[in-house]
Amino acid sequence: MKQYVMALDQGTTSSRCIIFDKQGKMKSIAQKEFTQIYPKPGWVEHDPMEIWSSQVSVATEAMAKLGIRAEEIASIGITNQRETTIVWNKHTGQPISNAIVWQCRRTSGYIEELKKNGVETYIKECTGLVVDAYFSATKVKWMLEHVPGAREEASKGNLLFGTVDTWLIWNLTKGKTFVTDYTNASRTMLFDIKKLQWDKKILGELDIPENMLPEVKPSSCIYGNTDRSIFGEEIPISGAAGDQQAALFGQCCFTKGEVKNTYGTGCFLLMNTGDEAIESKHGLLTTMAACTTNKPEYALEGSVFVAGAAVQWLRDELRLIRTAAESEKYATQVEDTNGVYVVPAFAGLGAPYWDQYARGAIVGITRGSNREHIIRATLESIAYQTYDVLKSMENDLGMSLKSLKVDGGACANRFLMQFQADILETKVHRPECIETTALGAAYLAGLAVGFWKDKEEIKKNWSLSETFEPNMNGEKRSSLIKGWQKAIKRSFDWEE
Ligand SMILES: Nc1ncnc2c1ncn2[C@@H]1O[C@H](COP(=O)(O)OP(=O)(O)O)[C@@H](O)[C@H]1O
Ligand SMILES: O=P(O)(O)OC[C@H](O)CO
Repeated sequence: MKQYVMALDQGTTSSRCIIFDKQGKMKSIAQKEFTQIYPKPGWVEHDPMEIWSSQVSVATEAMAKLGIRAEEIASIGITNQRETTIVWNKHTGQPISNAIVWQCRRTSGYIEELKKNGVETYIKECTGLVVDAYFSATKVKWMLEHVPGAREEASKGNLLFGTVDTWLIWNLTKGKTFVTDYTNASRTMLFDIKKLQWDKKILGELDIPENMLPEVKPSSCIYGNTDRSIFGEEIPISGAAGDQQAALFGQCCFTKGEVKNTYGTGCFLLMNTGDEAIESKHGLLTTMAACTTNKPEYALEGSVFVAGAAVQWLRDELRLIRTAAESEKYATQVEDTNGVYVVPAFAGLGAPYWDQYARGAIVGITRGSNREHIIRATLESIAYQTYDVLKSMENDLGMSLKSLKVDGGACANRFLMQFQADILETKVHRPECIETTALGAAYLAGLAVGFWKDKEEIKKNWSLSETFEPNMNGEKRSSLIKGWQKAIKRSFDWEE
């Protein structure tokens, strides 16, 4: 009897493998950080081979820690940093260059061209996305135009493009399976989210050959089996979803109106909107939710580019803290930020502002500003950015949200969660398992092979760890938010 499902969670800064049992309990975890490559200001790359090798090594390690063999694993679910773009040669399996990461701003110029060419409205209606360098489309074009010989190889049909899920599945199956799922496809800016097909007009506009693109399938179905040489036995790969959609699923937000916010490298607020692709009037994205059938499901998303990454910046660049967890200790040593605001617009601003040229700012500094104030202001900026996207969502829907489910690494920070509840004036629910992204991928994989019967069975596994109740005086709250709104404007349109 197979007792486990394995989730491969390929994030922006680390590759993780978590093995879950039927109750959704983590039985084993292994994690490995990998190299972040910054060739120029605003550029971010990963080595696809390191993504692949780190992912296999954590999977093997997690199995060894639990003392299990491949035969005991019912299936594998893949979840991944989205939009990050890999192009490789289908005969040799060699990537033609480093992966261009979702945070990379190098293709901002192409975005200006698309806007000039008057296709912005068409792209938004077709893909649900705001036209931005964040998504894969212009990254593929960049590779075809800048990697020597790439255009010619592509026209001969020798190149494949994939997001990280596709790259991992292709390697796990030794080149037998070239697929992606709806959620990842919906982040490329090449996929028509209503017709569920690659869009020929956008492909033509960007001069991307359609034969480079993978087949698109639901997020829960058997894609193929791992090659025997990898884990000693074949294991079905039966779940795949972008990490934010996987987290929505892992939080059991199965019905229309349910919302979660994931605090990882960035911060991503998603609401399940059921079978309705709601078009935002307030700077949010329409994206696909993980679905278990051919019937599409949608979500509204507020994407904040820098959240936990700002805490890493405090640690690695400013060297104000030694560990991310220490940020909580320092933040609570002062009563407030003494008027300091940090705006972590390191990679421009995502929702709801979509300013490719915004850059980070620290404002309100006086002679009395100290380390604790800056640390606290950095944590608070995560909550303010979430406030901005949540207000946009409420404005789109004409209703106010009563509570928010949270997950991701930075939601371990109790100061941040309390401040979040205070600023939103909303209850914040943190579940027992904050590794919801991996859990969602495991659920998608397990459902496809009958490890779990249905969503009702899965829902019983969700359990609450803590609720943070709003507890801030309204006047103080309004004045803090007003200060944030002033601060963020100072970061706009900085880079020429
Ligand atoms: N206690 C903490 N307080 C604040 N931030 C934290 C804390 N623990 C982790 N983080 C931040 O959370 C992020 C890691 O979360 P994770 O969900 O693993 O992200 P990802 O999947 O994007 O790699 C890092 O950016 C880290 O700085
Ligand atoms: O790696 P994460 O968890 O920060 O997620 C990155 C997002 O998928 C980018 O869209």
